[in-house]
Amino acid sequence: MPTQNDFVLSVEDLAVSFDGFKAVDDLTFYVDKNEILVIIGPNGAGKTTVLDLICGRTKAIAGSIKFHGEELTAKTEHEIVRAGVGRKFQNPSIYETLTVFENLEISYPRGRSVFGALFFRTDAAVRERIAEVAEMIFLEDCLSMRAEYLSHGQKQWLEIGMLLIQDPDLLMLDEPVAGMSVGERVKTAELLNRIIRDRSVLVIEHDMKFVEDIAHKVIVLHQGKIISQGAMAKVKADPKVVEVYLGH
Ligand SMILES: Nc1ncnc2c1ncn2[C@@H]1O[C@H](COP(=O)(O)OP(=O)(O)OP(=O)(O)O)[C@@H](O)[C@H]1O
Repeated sequence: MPTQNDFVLSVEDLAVSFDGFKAVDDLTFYVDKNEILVIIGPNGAGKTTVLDLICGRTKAIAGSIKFHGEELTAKTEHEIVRAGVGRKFQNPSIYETLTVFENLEISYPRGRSVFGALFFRTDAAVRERIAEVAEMIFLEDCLSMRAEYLSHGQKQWLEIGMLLIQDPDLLMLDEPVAGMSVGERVKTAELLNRIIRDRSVLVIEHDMKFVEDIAHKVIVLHQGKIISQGAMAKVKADPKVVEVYLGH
């Protein structure tokens, strides 16, 4: 019998308020292994706040967030990253003057020892992992290119690569295709499908065509609460969703 602990992520009864305003209210949802879960909803619905709560940037006032059965709400942001949760923000935070290779190398986890960090060298295992990730993010032919010369979409993929190199079990992406060309969106959908072969992905997105392409499950947030969830086809036809979001 599967239990709640079989989920990669279990969010239960989660709440946070800012100056008395409940930005997230009594929120419960689960993310399965190999699943792409997309959170949609109007501006101010609480989507970004949910990611902030999961990665420890914002502290909950109630509820629990379990990652592989382990409670995250009491952990620091660093501990949550080390536990295996990676998050990409909207604006890429790559090093523009470094090459693609160097950006990936700098993100490679160096172990906990001080010596590991100081005397880190590019050995075969690191190079192999960088090559693997570069291929996954469509940048295998750009390894020696400085990141500033990449297209907007390639920069977004590089940042995803910088998270993948740390091998997170859960990857959270905030509007990954914003500003991308149609071709880049198609490739990003392919990238997410590659990523979830070994992990789970939680995405916030406003581009409904992209959501239809990638989502296994959709959650619709409105005023900090879930108003609808399930397959995109079902959610899209839900009158409540049309009223507060899709009809606008
Ligand atoms: N640190 C904070 N302090 C005070 N209020 C906040 C804070 N973070 C978010 N809020 C408020 O909480 C509500 C939810 O914001 P949030 O950014 O999570 O919405 P969102 O669904 O991500 O919106 P968008 O689609 O515009 O990004 C908003 O009313 C916002 O102003």
